[in-house]
Amino acid sequence: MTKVHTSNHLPCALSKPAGASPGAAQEDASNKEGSNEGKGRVLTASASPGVHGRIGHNVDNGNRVEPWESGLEKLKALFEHPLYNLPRPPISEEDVLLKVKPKVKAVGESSQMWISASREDYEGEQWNSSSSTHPPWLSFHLGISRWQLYGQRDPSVEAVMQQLATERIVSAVQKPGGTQLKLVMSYPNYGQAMLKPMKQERDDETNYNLYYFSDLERHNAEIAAFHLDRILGYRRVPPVVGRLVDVIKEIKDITTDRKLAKTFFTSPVGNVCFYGQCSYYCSTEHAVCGRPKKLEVSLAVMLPDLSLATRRSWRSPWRRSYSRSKKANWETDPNYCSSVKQIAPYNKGTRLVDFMDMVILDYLMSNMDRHHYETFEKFGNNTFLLHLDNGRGFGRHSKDEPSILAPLKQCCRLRRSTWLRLVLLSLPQYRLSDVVRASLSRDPLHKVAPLLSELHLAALDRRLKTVLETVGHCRKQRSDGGAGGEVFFDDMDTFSR
Ligand SMILES: Nc1ncnc2c1ncn2[C@@H]1O[C@H](COP(=O)(O)OP(=O)(O)OP(=O)(O)O)[C@@H](O)[C@H]1O
Ligand SMILES: [Mn+2]
Repeated sequence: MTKVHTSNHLPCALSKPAGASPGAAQEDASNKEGSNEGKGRVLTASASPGVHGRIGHNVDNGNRVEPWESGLEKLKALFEHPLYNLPRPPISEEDVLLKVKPKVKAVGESSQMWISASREDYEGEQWNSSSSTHPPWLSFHLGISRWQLYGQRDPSVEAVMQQLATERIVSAVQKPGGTQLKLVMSYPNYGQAMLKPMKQERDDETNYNLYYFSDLERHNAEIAAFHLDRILGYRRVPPVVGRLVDVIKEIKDITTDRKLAKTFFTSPVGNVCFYGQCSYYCSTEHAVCGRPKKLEVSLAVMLPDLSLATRRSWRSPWRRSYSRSKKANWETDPNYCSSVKQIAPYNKGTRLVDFMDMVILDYLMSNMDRHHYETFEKFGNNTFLLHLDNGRGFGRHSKDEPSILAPLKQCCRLRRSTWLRLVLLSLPQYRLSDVVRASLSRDPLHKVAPLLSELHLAALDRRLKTVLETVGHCRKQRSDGGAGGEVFFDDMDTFSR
């Protein structure tokens, strides 16, 4: 019994409940699906059911273990896999977005000031020179590099999410720009988050007669996209967390935004609603309502202010027409990709394969709204793509949208490391739906209801299969002598870029 408590066995016992369950058949299945590493541990865990908190408690009571609980072990194994811990190029000063510079003016002070790579600085905000005194959002900003928004094991990610989910909100104002209502929330330590409210029931499928550009954004899509992006090994979505906010205490009472404050009202059934000001869907008919005051929202960590880190917005070459009647060139020209490949920045470096990574993310969640993407200007063309604005994903689970995969089909080009991770996620021991379900179970809103229904999770596995088949066709085509060069972009031999 005491042995089970050693750190070696703890992770297993925490997240491998099937092995501890009374059903032998279930235990077998779990072993088959488990990694080699996990197999030995299952027995140890089963020797002492009930010693490890919640899961043990479930087993003791003979309750069925929730599927998301058993997925946590898979998720852990996935993130420990070498494909999620590829060596990175050494990080030089040019590869870091922001850095700390000792404060020059003050004499005898040990405080430091945040400055960007450019000459601007955070308006006089100061922190102690020790990084342990940095608020989590600042540590997160500091960790942004040329290659990714955060490291696989960066503790500031969990810390900043925890903060956004639990700390007091001191201000809420509307974020100007964009088409739908968004708020910028501020926290006592100067942290900020972008809020998107729940506008429809989580399981409402997007109406078939709606065009992609008319769909309402989904707060759970923003949350799920962050988890999915991290599970795909990209780390290009800013951390997003769910929260139940009190629309009176945490928005209306504290907002300094008069225009926003004016739009609050009580609905006929007594719920508190507001609609704000924006170019679409900001009217009484499209109000966002609490129950009666509690509203589900997504909170995305704000990226560094544009004055510190400018971003460049790129129009997607495979942008949709945003018209009911017009078709875009890529929909009619079979050689569209060859022309894109000749144009900067798609003609060099990793831009084309980074774009394909984004296409796969979008196909999996069925996001048709990726009209633009952004990069940090400091890093020029040689950098990752930010996957912002994922609110139009996860609208339909019963239908897949093949046109989202058009770039991959037309170009037949993909990072080898991405391919290998996708294969991994198609295996039972790392099954995409299982790890996404488990990952989402950690979000605070999971206790209200699962953030993605089982139908959406099943769609992920189905779509992953289609992605793998598409790449399979590409490989076959090329091996049959088709033109176009290698399918895989080799990022495994050297450093993972
Ligand atoms: N986490 C973030 N931190 C800072 N800025 C962000 C963040 N997420 C998004 N933005 C910026 O805010 C803008 C609007 O956000 P978003 O695209 O999600 O809203 P939207 O209403 O869907 O806009 P649009 O209708 O133009 O697509 C984005 O173009 C982006 O530049
Ligand atoms: Mn949008």
